Amino acid sequence: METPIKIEGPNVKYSEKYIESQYPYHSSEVSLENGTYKVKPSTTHFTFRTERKVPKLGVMLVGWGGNNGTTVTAAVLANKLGMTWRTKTGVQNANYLGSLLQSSTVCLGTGPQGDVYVPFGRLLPMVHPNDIVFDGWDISSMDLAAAMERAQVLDWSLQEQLRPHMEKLKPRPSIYFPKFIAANQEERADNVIQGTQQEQLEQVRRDIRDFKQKSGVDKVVVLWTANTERFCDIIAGVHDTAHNLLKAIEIGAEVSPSTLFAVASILEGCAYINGSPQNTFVPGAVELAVQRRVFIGGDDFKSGQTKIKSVLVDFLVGAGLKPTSIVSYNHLGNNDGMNLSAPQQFRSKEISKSNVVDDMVKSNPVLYRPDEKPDHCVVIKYVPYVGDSKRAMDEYISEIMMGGTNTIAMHNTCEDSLLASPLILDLVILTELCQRISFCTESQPEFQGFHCVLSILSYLCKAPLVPEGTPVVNALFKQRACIENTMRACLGLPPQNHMLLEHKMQRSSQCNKPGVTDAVSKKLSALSNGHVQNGLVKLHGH
Ligand SMILES: NC(=O)c1ccc[n+]([C@@H]2O[C@H](COP(=O)([O-])OP(=O)(O)OC[C@H]3O[C@@H](n4cnc5c(N)ncnc54)[C@H](O)[C@@H]3O)[C@@H](O)[C@H]2O)c1
Ligand SMILES: O=P([O-])([O-])O[C@@H]1[C@@H](O)[C@H](O)[C@@H](O)[C@H](O)[C@@H]1O
Repeated sequence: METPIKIEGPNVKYSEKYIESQYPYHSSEVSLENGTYKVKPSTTHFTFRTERKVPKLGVMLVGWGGNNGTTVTAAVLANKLGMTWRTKTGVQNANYLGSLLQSSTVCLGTGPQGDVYVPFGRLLPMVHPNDIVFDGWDISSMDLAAAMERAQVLDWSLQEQLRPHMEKLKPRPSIYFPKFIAANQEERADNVIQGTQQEQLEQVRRDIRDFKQKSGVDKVVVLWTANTERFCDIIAGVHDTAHNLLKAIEIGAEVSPSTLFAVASILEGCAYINGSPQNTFVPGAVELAVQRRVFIGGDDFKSGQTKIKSVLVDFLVGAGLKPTSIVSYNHLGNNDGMNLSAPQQFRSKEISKSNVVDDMVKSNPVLYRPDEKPDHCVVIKYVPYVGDSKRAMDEYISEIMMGGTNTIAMHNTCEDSLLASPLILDLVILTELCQRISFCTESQPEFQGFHCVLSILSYLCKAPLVPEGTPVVNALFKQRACIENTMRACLGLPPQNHMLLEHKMQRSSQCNKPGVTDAVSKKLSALSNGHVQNGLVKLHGH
């Protein structure tokens, strides 16, 4: 049984329906006046409300029969049913490793035994992945047991246990426009909705309603984990406004399948997340989401090579070392890799993988001139033999002091789908949580929700979708801190600042306790390089 968490004090109130918190949000406004930076700190008093009732969540995956779709579905079933299976190294238990919410922790504070850490997902009432109900679409008619076998991701002994459950799951026919994905995908496409774009849109909307009605879920989140599409040319009068986009769909002007799914989801009031790099969220789709108050998020799961990049470059630049060349090569042999072997689909991925260092480079004008950035090369090759086991090889060259250079080379092998699947769970669970959070301020007393472009999801995405005119943050630990501190704010807790001032005071706070005088020598232990050094510490020269 998990230990309940209850925040004490005047900043948080628990009612039957809400957790309500008072949160002073501190920020600073900077202006350059006569060659001087003027910094003006300010505080905005927020009231946060989080609905405590966790809904039954349905998740509809576009591309359900793919490596990610089958793997995430299988993983949830295996966890829910408590499956174990034999491998050549022993017995394996189902788990959610790689999920921020299920398998990472946050520090609540300090107790008698030191810092107290709890699973991230325990901070606020959230959907548990075991309770998610899956459905979805695929252009391949293969049932999920056969598709799981085709994916070649999970151990055979686990697949055998899962088959009776997975074979009952059949992807709904989907929207398929061959020109948007690689021609090598055509042979899979035997499960396609017929009719005009408008008719296909309406069918997807019926599918969502049908799933909701038959499954009894309280709400649905739709997530694209289908193949990477080529970028869609943004045409004025077609993709630029919500009205024009809906008209364009009606008359059959070029709209991508992923955008059609986004429009269908938004019109059904369902949040829509893009796990691939294409520009699904054309301006008209964003405007429609804002008009309908529906969350959208993406783009492109940040699962492995790019995730490491958003840590390593942040470390280098933050340490005052200057990355000057970044080469990211990888090869993989799954169907994603085959689709990406086509130039237009690769280009979508190259863009999302290449922009991930921009914010970190721009953060350090000591290292880089305004127009300067590291060489950055992205290569992806399709090598069938390696299957889902993606090989990533990276080389980072940085300038260091006095003309020196530092070269970091790394090799990273992983089953790509086992890195992406936990992110799919985090994306849909975090999105659903954000749907239950509202807030107001003294100047805006009417409660409101987050902006429909859910930028808090950026930790999970290579190319974060953010509200127009707002900053794009790729540095991984800034992104993580944003999620943690937002949840802490919902509990009336201050942001994590890692200052540990209580342990850096010359006069230990214990000396202020009754009966302990300055003259008293206290036996204090100190850690030096991790070794406890016991010794008498003379206070004030005695
Ligand atoms: N680590 C990762 O696996 C990772 C990381 C980041 C992004 N991605 C992206 O996630 C997506 C899925 O990756 P994957 O490894 O599962 O790929 P996959 O090729 O195994 O699965 C994609 C599935 O989508 C189906 N599909 C294609 N077009 C469709 C359409 N219009 N409607 C419905 N289904 C359609 C295909 O039949 C296939 O079953 C890709 O775009 C990939 O680039 C994957
Ligand atoms: O690991 P990561 O860089 O975040 O993301 C992966 C890329 O490295 C890989 O090239 C691509 O095929 C996968 O779809 C995924 O995008």
